[in-house]
Amino acid sequence: MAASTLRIALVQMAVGEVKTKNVARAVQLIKEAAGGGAQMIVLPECFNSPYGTTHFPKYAEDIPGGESTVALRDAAKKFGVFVVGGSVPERDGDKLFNTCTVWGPQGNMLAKHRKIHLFDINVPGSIVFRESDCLTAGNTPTTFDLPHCKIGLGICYDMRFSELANIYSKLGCKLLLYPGAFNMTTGPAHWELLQRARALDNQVYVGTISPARDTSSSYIAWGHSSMVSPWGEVVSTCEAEEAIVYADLDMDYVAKVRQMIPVLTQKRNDVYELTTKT
Ligand SMILES: NC(=O)CC(=O)C(=O)O
Repeated sequence: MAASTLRIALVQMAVGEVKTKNVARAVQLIKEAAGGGAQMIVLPECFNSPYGTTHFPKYAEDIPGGESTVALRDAAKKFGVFVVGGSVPERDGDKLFNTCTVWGPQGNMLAKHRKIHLFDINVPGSIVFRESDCLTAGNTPTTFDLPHCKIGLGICYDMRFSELANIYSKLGCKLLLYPGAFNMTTGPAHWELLQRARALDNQVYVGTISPARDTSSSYIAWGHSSMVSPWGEVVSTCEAEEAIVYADLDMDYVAKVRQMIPVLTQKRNDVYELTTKT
């Protein structure tokens, strides 16, 4: 494989009620994906806990130090891969966050992203959800570097905010990752559309990573973990059940798309400008 190519695995894992089983399953799937040649393995949002405000306090842990992130650290080191740990509910003092950690092959923590945009929605007759009832929002965009490229992180609802993706592209990211758990209302309507929009606007690869669908759960995840190219095409995907989605990302292709349609260098910063505050 060329040095500019990154083999990534998006792990759409089944998440149940028992935290230790969820963590063990994540480690098993990391092992399987590493065996499939993946250099970076990404887990879904809330991989150690069912998704829901009643569950978050019960499953929350300190980061680092809690059992879930220790397991990710050890798995990254044991299998010699980069691990993007979807998210877990994080406890910090009396606050809870929805947090993603990233681990390098030496077991070093490369990044920690706290979900910036909390999922507070009301679609009458379909779904009401208020993460802010129990979670606190993060305030910081998060990037980390692989030998292949810079990567920007968002969690689920963060994908709806184009400004965050624009900032990542401005910072030089060529891949954006969104562990996420859309549902049976917003999933079919918006999941792929948003992912392709973020990819096309910023001429980056965009990966989404969902838990597998569990129809017995109070919050039913849409699934369909996918990778979209900088041209806006879905290059790898799956349906709703547990799956590992592999994709070989070609960083030369990112440069090629940006050269053919150079929107990133044609921005009119004399007319408008995007800035970060943290
Ligand atoms: N669960 C989320 O954070 C977001 C989501 O389901 C949606 O935006 O739709």
